[in-house]
Amino acid sequence: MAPGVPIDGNILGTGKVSTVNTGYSKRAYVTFLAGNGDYVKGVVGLAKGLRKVRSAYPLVVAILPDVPEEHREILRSQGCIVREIEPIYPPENQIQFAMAYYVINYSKLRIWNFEEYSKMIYLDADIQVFENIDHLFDTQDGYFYAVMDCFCEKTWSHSPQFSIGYCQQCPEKITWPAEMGSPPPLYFNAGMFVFEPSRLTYESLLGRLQITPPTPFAEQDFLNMFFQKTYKPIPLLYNLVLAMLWRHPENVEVEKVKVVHYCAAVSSLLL
Ligand SMILES: O=c1ccn([C@@H]2O[C@H](COP(=O)(O)OP(=O)(O)O)[C@@H](O)[C@H]2O)c(=O)[nH]1
Ligand SMILES: OC[C@H]1O[C@H](O[C@@H]2[C@@H](O)[C@H](O)[C@@H](O)[C@H](O)[C@@H]2O)[C@H](O)[C@@H](O)[C@H]1O
Repeated sequence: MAPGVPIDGNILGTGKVSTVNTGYSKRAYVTFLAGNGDYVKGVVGLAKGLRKVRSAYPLVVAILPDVPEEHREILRSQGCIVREIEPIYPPENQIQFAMAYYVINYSKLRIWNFEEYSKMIYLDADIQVFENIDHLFDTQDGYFYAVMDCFCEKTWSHSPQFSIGYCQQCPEKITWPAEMGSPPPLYFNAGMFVFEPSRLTYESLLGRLQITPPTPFAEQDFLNMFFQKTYKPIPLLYNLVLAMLWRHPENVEVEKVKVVHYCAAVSSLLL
């Protein structure tokens, strides 16, 4: 991360550097932080990781009001841009989320309102970046880029996929039975994605949320529904969900992995 890097390097006669916006300042990484627990350590790790791989872009942290001032200070000292957002809750429901705390993850949707940025890369706080991925900012506009998820963890035990042992990571292993209709559309993990903030999209997201019954994977399910038509899968080296190592090792080229997502439920390590 190099805040203040001259945009196009023009040195004016006065010795001042022009900072004509050629896109540099309209791009940023963004993560989400809620509560006063250990996730702040993940965000610090993310900030350090992005600096270590010499990313040219800043890290914005969208924080809920319950993040203590001490944690906000730590993030600022790491060069993060701290932005407080209001929580977003789904409509009243009796749903049982795959993890009870997933209900707060709907607040992630506020990042679509960061319209001072033209392109952002969202990263969960339990993600680490080991190689520079700035080139993803140059992906074609108009699409939603993310890595395909895996349905084999116990967290998916509520799903028809899990019940028949189907996973999009190995569709040839168990073919989707015709009597269950068409196979589920490609489904991404919402811990990392490339998107374009826009007021219009933001308002459309919030409007749609109010009429969409919540589902077990909360905002991840919702985003998959919303972006189904513009979703473009990117290689899993950009978001290696740890479970892939033991669920689909044949799909993992470890030496090529750039981003690791430490979201494994420890129990699944034992299954
Ligand atoms: O108490 C919490 C729960 C979640 N998060 C944020 O929400 C993201 C998604 O939650 P989690 O990583 O637990 O989801 P997973 O990918 O592990 O299912 C985290 O990475 C954090 O960025 C947070 O800040 N505080
Ligand atoms: O609120 C829902 C969350 O859903 C996702 O995590 C899941 C998903 O990856 C499952 O497929 C795994 O089985 C599970 O372990 C893992 O926690 C996102 O990573 C997270 O950012 C957030 O959207």
